[in-house]
Amino acid sequence: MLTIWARIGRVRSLERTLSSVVDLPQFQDGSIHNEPVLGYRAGSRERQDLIEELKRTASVIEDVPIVIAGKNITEGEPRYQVMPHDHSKKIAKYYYASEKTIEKAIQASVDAQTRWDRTPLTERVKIWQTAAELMAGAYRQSLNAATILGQSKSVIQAEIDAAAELIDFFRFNVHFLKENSKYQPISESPTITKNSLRFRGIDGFIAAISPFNFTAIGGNLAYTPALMGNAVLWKPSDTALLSNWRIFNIMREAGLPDGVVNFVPSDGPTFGRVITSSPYLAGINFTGSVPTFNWLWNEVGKNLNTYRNYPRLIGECGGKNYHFVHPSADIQTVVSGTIRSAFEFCGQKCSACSRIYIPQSLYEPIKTGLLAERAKLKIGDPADFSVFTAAVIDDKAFARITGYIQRAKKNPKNKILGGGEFDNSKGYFVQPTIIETTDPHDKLMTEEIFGPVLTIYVYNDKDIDKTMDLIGTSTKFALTGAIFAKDQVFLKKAYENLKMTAGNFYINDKSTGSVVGQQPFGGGRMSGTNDKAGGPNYVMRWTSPQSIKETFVPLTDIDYPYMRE
Ligand SMILES: NC(=O)c1ccc[n+]([C@@H]2O[C@H](COP(=O)([O-])OP(=O)(O)OC[C@H]3O[C@@H](n4cnc5c(N)ncnc54)[C@H](O)[C@@H]3O)[C@@H](O)[C@H]2O)c1
Ligand SMILES: N[C@@H](CCC=O)C(=O)O
Repeated sequence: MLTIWARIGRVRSLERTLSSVVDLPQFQDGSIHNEPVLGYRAGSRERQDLIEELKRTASVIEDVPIVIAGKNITEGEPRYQVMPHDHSKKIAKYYYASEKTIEKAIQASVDAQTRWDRTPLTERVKIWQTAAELMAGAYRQSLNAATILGQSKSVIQAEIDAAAELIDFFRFNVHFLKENSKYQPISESPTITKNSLRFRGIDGFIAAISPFNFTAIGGNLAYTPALMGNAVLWKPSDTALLSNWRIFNIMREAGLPDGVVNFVPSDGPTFGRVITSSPYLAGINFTGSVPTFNWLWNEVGKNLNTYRNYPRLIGECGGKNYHFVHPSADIQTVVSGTIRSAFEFCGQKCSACSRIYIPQSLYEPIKTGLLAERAKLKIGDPADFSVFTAAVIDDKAFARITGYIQRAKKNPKNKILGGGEFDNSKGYFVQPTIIETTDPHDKLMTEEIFGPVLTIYVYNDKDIDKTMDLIGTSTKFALTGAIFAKDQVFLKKAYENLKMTAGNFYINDKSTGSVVGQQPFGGGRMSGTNDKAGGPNYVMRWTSPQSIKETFVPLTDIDYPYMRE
């Protein structure tokens, strides 16, 4: 067999005349842990700090400008973020960027990208590590307070989002970047030829478009592409503005140069139109609803011939998440898990359970349990430590959710078992609502409501297979799902039969509460592109890797050896 050198017509006796220019960082450390979730028990330090920070945040209307290349811009009519549970109270004053200003932000990002991409990875990583320490320490309660008051999250829901998950995203993405960069291609004889792979950003800009419901998601959408060498236009949600602004400022303090991430609050469709019309669009990092993502994808399709890169389209969208109960299930596990999944943060987690299939044989005890637990839930001001959940995010959400409840009240196939009341006089309050339906194809069982509404479909025990089929066929979503059973034969069967119905699948556990690094998150079908935020592959979506082959020995022959034999 010919050696590689004979194959390429180069002989080993030739002298090495050049040395490597490739200088990639060698990361050694490999261990990583999740940020602990603090307990907020009476008398604890964190509880006292949070109370003070809540008072401070509630006492001012914070001015939030547009920021492009480090310069503050305030233009047009001011707008206000209000507290959803007390909508007469304003907490932030902000402005919508005009088309021209969005175009300026695009130019600033494109200019910054080349410089930023040349900043050594080791320096970039230090900024992310510094930011994570600031988030875990000095700014933890400022992030939590903005999330509690601005997005109406209870104390624990803010802590798992704006503190723990956000910090985890920053630490784990650095960890995954280091781990992934340990792979280098094979070099058969490295003194003669060396192969390397380096991570580059993508030239152009990335548009990060974030939802209201998770502060951490905003941070991840904007800053993971930045970590990988990209420049970003971050369009936060109007209803998560203050918490997102606080992340932006922490990153500045941690040392992120101006222009790498530009903070661009704007009208959604205006922003969408301007970014998809720019030839420099290199990617969209979106989390939100299916209609918005579909609109963006269509716009990109229309403009495809005008781009310099194929824009990467990452979209994590909605769900119609299920709990499926087998006759062998543990009743208390089903009840507790379902109440938490369906009603924590008013069912406004993309992973929230909103349909449950219960066998006739377990219906009475499960129904009794659900109604008893529902009746105990305290709904009110999220700054009150005894509150389970607060208000839904805004007037549009209130109208959408209560529309489903009102239609259900008029439909004889549906019966309201608990809740069903709502009141928006002070805040956008919708009581946790449990409905029983006899129609597994009712809108309540197939459409994303994104509110505190749980619908029960009771199946005849003998129809279990037929009922399981409904999970994947009655809706276009496939985000999260959970099965509850002790029967191992059923569990194995469901594990296979339900494979395509959820990107995050739970066995004897609720459908919410994924943790970065433990349950990488994302769904299939119309629930999104399933790029698994919080997993090792996510960072790789934001690099355009370059393969480099360096040859240190001159090529002297044009002919191959066999030609001379
Ligand atoms: N799969 C996931 O990981 C995940 C996580 C969180 C939320 N979600 C989903 O997000 C949705 C709730 O969030 P939301 O109400 O903020 O969603 P949304 O689609 O209304 O808004 C998301 C973002 O898109 C912006 N936007 C709206 N129209 C736009 C347009 N034409 N062009 C560009 N941007 C536009 C909004 O201003 C906002 O910043 C739910 O469907 C939920 O399931 C999914
Ligand atoms: N990661 C969260 C959901 C994020 C979407 O809203 C969960 O698993 O509950």
